[in-house]
Amino acid sequence: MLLAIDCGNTNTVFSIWNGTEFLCTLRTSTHHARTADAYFTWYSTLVKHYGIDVDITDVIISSTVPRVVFNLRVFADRFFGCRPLVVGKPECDLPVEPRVDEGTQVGPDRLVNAAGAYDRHGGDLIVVDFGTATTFDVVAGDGAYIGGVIAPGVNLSLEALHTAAAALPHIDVTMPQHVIGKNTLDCMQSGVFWGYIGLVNGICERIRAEHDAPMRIVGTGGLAPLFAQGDALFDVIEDDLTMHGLTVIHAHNSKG
Ligand SMILES: Nc1ncnc2c1ncn2[C@@H]1O[C@H](COP(=O)(O)OP(=O)(O)OP(=O)(O)O)[C@@H](O)[C@H]1O
Ligand SMILES: CC(C)(CO)[C@@H](O)C(=O)NCCC(=O)O
Ligand SMILES: [K+]
Repeated sequence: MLLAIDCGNTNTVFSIWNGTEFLCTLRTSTHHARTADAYFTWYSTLVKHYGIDVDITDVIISSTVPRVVFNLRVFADRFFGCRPLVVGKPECDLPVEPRVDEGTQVGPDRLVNAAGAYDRHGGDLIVVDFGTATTFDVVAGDGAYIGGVIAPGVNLSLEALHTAAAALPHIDVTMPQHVIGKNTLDCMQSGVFWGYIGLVNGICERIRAEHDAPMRIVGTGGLAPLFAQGDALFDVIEDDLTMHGLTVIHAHNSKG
């Protein structure tokens, strides 16, 4: 069985793949100081809680935080006796090479999203991922990651308002009933909610104008369903896209 690890700047997600389906998905906050032993204590407690019969033979890691990779490597080695495949390292082959500026370090999560979305939908795609950042990953007709857009994440924008303006509270994003807010909370929610709807629509429209073929849009990340309530932003929403991409890259590297 494969343990797929997606380490973002805010959260780290572990999923166990038995070759057919994900048996479970575990989420923790990302901390570079977490040791291999701490990962295992957390992991084994939850696996036991869910009563899953697991036999991990392989580990694949995508990490947007370089510092956590060391402890995750030790975790894989010590507890599963395996050398993990780390997306973005030379020994990890991608199904299709990215076409970006020489020397550019593309976030591994974006490469993984591109591989997962291409496997499910074929080429000419825009993947919109609402994580710590809101990213747009453009997938060419042949499946290559060919670039995209990095915008501030929704929760980051809300946090920035709260941090910079003394009278603005900390709030969570929801879909407001109206655009014109009658109180501070509604005004902030409107700015962020309708602001991101405009951002996603505007950027996708411009990407489409720059691309040479019709494109479909795949939404992913925790907040994608919320924003889809406000407008028909996506052709499809997939909450497991990054995890699926990790299984695709693992399978590609296991061939032959
Ligand atoms: N209605 C909601 N309001 C606020 N937050 C939400 C809502 N629905 C989901 N979320 C948040 O979305 C997040 C899940 O998003 P996702 O895993 O895509 O990104 P992340 O973990 O925040 O970012 P990264 O992957 O960069 O670490 C969770 O932190 C969850 O709390
Ligand atoms: C943009 C984020 C933070 C999104 O998780 C991550 O993909 C990243 O750190 N990227 C590095 C730069 C790039 O992707 O071009
Ligand atoms: K993510």
